[in-house]
Amino acid sequence: MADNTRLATLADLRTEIDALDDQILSLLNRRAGLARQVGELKQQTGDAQFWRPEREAAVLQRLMSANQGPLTDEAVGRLFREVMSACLALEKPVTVAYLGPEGTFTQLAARKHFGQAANLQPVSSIGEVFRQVQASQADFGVVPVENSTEGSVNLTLDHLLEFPLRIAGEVQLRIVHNLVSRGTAIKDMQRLYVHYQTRAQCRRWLAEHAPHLTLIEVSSNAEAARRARDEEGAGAISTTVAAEIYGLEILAAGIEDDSENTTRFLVIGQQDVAPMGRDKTSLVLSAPNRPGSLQELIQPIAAAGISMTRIESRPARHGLWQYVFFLDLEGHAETPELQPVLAELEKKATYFKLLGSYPQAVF
Ligand SMILES: O=C(O)C(=O)C[C@]1(C(=O)O)C=C[C@@H](O)C=C1
Repeated sequence: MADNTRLATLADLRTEIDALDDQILSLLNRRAGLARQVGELKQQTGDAQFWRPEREAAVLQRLMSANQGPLTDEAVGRLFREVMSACLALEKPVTVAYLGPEGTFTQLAARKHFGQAANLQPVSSIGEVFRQVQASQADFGVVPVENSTEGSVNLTLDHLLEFPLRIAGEVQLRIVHNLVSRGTAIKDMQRLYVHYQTRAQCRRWLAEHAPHLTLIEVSSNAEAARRARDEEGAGAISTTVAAEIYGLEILAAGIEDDSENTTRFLVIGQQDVAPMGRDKTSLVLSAPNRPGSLQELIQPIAAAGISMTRIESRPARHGLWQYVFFLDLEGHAETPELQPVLAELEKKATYFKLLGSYPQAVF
């Protein structure tokens, strides 16, 4: 123990830290041993679901609520996410396909949700993420679904409709955009590579600071960085991680118009997720094509006191002016509150598809 009657020296404090680290190490390994036993038990009982998002969310939520500081709740969340990621790797390593290349926000979201021990696989399109998960080439996939400034990622919605997969989780990520180049100042640039969603999120900044640049749209923020590395007179808007990967300089940081700019990502898989108490349910439905029918169709949701956190329409792709509606509801499909409401929606809708129930993002 450091002596409180005098100011502790650096050496004293470090000795104390070393002693605590020994204890933490021993506890972590005891925990890992138990997780390994859990893995063996699952194997013996033929339970193929090693990754348990509902359990991980419950563990994080409990510890973050119990946290007394000085660590922030988010720091506690991140640390324990890594602990569980390493423990899960002892049971069975998971493979996660994400919208690449390396350095995209989707990669950051996948890491935030699955931790460092997961095996992340970059793929070239949102459709390819869905295909790999369906073909069991990846256990799970991570795709962007909506941005707080720009709205829905329509391709993801269309694939959710098309593929027989389940949503197994959501990840929220603060999106920070940077203007990067291999050293070229903004005034000396001619071209700027930018992803179309990013362009929309930085519209005001671009109009003010870079009106002379020709904007060239590319398929991802990381691809933008790659092009800026390879071409003279070019710049890009990109993530800090991609700037690092491609050896670029950050000329202006945080250029997004909205300082709260956040993207929501979905985890897709083949498994149903059990309830944990703070869940969300996503579904798609169609209403008969007559006035007031949607309002009538979704009326049981409000009547049951269930909160609808999102409604988004997309063309149904068959029939002129026919729409499907994507709904997010609070609660889990297997609970007595939601079950009868979903049954009623399914009965009345001209089309109904449950996309999955999953834990709400914890941090
Ligand atoms: O509780 C389980 O089912 C475990 O496998 C253990 C554990 C953990 O480390 O706490 C590990 C991985 C799962 O995703 C959830 C939790």
